[in-house]
Amino acid sequence: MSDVPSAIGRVAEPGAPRALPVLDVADIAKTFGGAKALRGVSFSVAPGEVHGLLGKNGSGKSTLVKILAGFHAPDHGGRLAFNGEMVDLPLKPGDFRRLGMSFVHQNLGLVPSLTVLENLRFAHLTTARSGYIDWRAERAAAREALGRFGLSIDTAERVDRLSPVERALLAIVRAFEEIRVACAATGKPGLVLLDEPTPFLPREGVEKLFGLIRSIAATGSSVIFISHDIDEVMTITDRITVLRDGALAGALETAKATHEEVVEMIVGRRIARLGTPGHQAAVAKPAFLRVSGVAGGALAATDLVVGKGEILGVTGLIGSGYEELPYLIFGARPCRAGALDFVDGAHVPLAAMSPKRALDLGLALLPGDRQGASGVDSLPIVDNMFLPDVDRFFRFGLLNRRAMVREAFALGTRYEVRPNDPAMKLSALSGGNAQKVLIARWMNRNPRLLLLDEPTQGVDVGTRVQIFAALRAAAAAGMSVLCASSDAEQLAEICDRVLIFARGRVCAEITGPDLTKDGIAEACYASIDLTGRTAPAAPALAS
Ligand SMILES: Nc1ncnc2c1ncn2[C@@H]1O[C@H](COP(=O)(O)OP(=O)(O)OP(=O)(O)O)[C@@H](O)[C@H]1O
Repeated sequence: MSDVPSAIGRVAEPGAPRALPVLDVADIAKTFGGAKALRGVSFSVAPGEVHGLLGKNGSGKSTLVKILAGFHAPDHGGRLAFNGEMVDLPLKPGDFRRLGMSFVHQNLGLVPSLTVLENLRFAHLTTARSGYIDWRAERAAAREALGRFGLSIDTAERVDRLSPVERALLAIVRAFEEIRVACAATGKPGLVLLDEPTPFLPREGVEKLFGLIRSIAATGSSVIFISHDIDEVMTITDRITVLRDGALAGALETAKATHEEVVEMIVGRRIARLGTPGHQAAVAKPAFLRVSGVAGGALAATDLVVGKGEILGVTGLIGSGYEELPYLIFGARPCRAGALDFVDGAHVPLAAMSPKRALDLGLALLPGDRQGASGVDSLPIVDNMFLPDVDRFFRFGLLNRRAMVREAFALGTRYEVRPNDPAMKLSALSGGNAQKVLIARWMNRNPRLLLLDEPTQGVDVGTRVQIFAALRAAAAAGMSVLCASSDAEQLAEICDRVLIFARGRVCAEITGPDLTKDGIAEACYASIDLTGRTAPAAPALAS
């Protein structure tokens, strides 16, 4: 690369790109009300570079992305150059497309009521000069785009009928396609911004995504990758920029940095990883709940036992059925067969299970789909925290709102919700802080069994440790936990035992010294033999 200074004339920081940057921003600031979300951030992205943008929940990453998308106007004084061209701020809606930027936002930005085809070709269809649409050609183009990335989603399917994984992959393919088309038109590199694209993706989906990212970078276009998964960031990025409290905390060349250095730059202090729990002791815990013959969705007649005070992990490859288990047990999705037997003698056929019954039995469910099924974006934090047990705050027919707010503030302090303002709408919180509110809601009810689906998606590395510690403390006090997750590191850190699923059944059980991130990942892959068939199911679990 030639030694070309940054387009806006700043002195390049050590390790900064020497070729003309694709993106070069300086002094970007943003204030919401009185609160500063960004405080004069500057950084640049080289052509063909995969650039990690990291920081704790609420550090300003999404705000920066939304400024580049023209969604937020920055405060006065910031500068932006794209491929050497100075661009006026604020960007106008749609400017990003002309420049050659595309985005995958945390909420994916798809229109649920439209089809895969309409979502994929949205930009093309809405900007086409002619009023005539050749649907046959559009279908062919959409199939070709999906096929280029090895996907075979039905183009006529409505997006709200796709699985979360398919939705995430569709949004990512759309962003990559937009760049491909824009670059062909301008002859210049483009930029794809991926704002936490991986929480919904199981391991093989992440590997597919990394393949796509590498192929885009190989054409000279650049990628900004935002994630809380440090291992993923270390795997896929060339350089890393870290934000802390809206300001630049530092920049690193990935190949020269260690995991610990990156974490320290994010958090601002050294934090120790949690050790593995006492696996041997945990296996001996007495049974709290026996699940027999649960069948529904991709799950086929599965038996398992959850111990009292046990944290049981369930995982597997895409479509193996483990991800359905929390919803089936909670009565949130229809079951074909199966029953629950509790330690106190209660017997509940799953066909008769409903969320109301589950709550009465002392169960709680934290769904993975934060925006769709878990929280209500338009309601304040306080209401989101106490939606399931608002009755508790009624006295003589009157709602004691002041007590609710007081308790919400105390919970927000315990779970480090930032900003800790119970009156603030959930939608104004960063993604990770919204997840903390929802975790606080269910932990605060002190359930007998807490069912979790990807509990720490979007949660930063420091808070993750706190949530794990809170889960362990609750389990030590007798709460049972069933955690469905594709995050092997998370399972290894918190679980006493992990069940691996394949083709709708339990095919392996991991405990003791094998309960490591690599051990879990290997067991997932070992569940498929070389002919692509899944391994036979393991014998029934002992209680
Ligand atoms: N529309 C808004 N109104 C008020 N405050 C906002 C709004 N959007 C963001 N903020 C605030 O700006 C700060 C930065 O939020 P941002 O979403 O950029 O964080 P983030 O780094 O992307 O976090 P996360 O990792 O949790 O997604 C937070 O304090 C957030 O509450």
